[in-house]
Amino acid sequence: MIVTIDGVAASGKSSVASGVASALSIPYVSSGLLYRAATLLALEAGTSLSDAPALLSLLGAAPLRLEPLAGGNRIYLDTPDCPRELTADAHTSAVDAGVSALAQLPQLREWVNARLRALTPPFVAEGRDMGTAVFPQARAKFFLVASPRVRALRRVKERVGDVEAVEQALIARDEQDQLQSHPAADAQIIDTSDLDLAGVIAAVMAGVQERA
Ligand SMILES: Nc1ncnc2c1ncn2[C@@H]1O[C@H](COP(=O)(O)OP(=O)(O)OP(=O)(O)O)[C@@H](O)[C@H]1O
Ligand SMILES: Nc1ccn([C@H]2C[C@H](O)[C@@H](COP(=O)(O)O)O2)c(=O)n1
Repeated sequence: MIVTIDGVAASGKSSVASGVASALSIPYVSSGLLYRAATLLALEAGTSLSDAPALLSLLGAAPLRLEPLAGGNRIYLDTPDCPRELTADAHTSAVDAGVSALAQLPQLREWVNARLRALTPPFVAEGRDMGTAVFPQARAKFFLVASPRVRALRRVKERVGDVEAVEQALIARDEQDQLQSHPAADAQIIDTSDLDLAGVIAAVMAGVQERA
């Protein structure tokens, strides 16, 4: 079984996917974390975020390991002499600002998608295009939305920042990501603006049960 949870930036995908995965006792996979880790390594190496051959060469030499833990995905760079967890560094405003450029490259999307399709079900997969491009065969598909202001207010609770600036950054990222961020025809769209996290998880679980 594969459940997909897609949605716009900071709509609650990771938190909801984690809750649903825990309720189903299966792992969840954050596709965004792979894009973020690739962006982080590129920024640190000074590699252009629009140079696909250089990026693939960089990633080909990087022993990345994604741990799809139900409580929260973690990603590691298993360099023999200096293993390192990248998860926190992959969730900074610098990576936020650059990741959409990298994610627009078809070769990088295929690099991510190949890693995702190599996983063995059951799992919950969250991102932008899990229910459309990556796992169109998924049994249950969901697409989360929320107003930019609500998303910004939630984001500044976890990362200090100015709500106005965060809201504008989210709107900009939505526009940059829109090519791959649209609900599958058979996805249930959930507006989380007026729902707490438990309420969204319950709505997804109800949808999963309906499709069981
Ligand atoms: N329905 C909700 N009510 C209140 N807070 C929420 C809700 N959903 C998520 N949050 C909180 O909003 C913040 C962003 O959620 P989360 O990181 O899961 O979003 P995301 O879509 O995965 O973000 P990104 O696109 O940046 O990966 C987190 O602090 C999370 O706990
Ligand atoms: N399936 C995906 C997942 C993510 N992206 C891009 C778009 C986002 O700006 C960025 C980070 O994702 P997030 O951690 O915010 O969910 O990666 C994508 O294009 N496709």
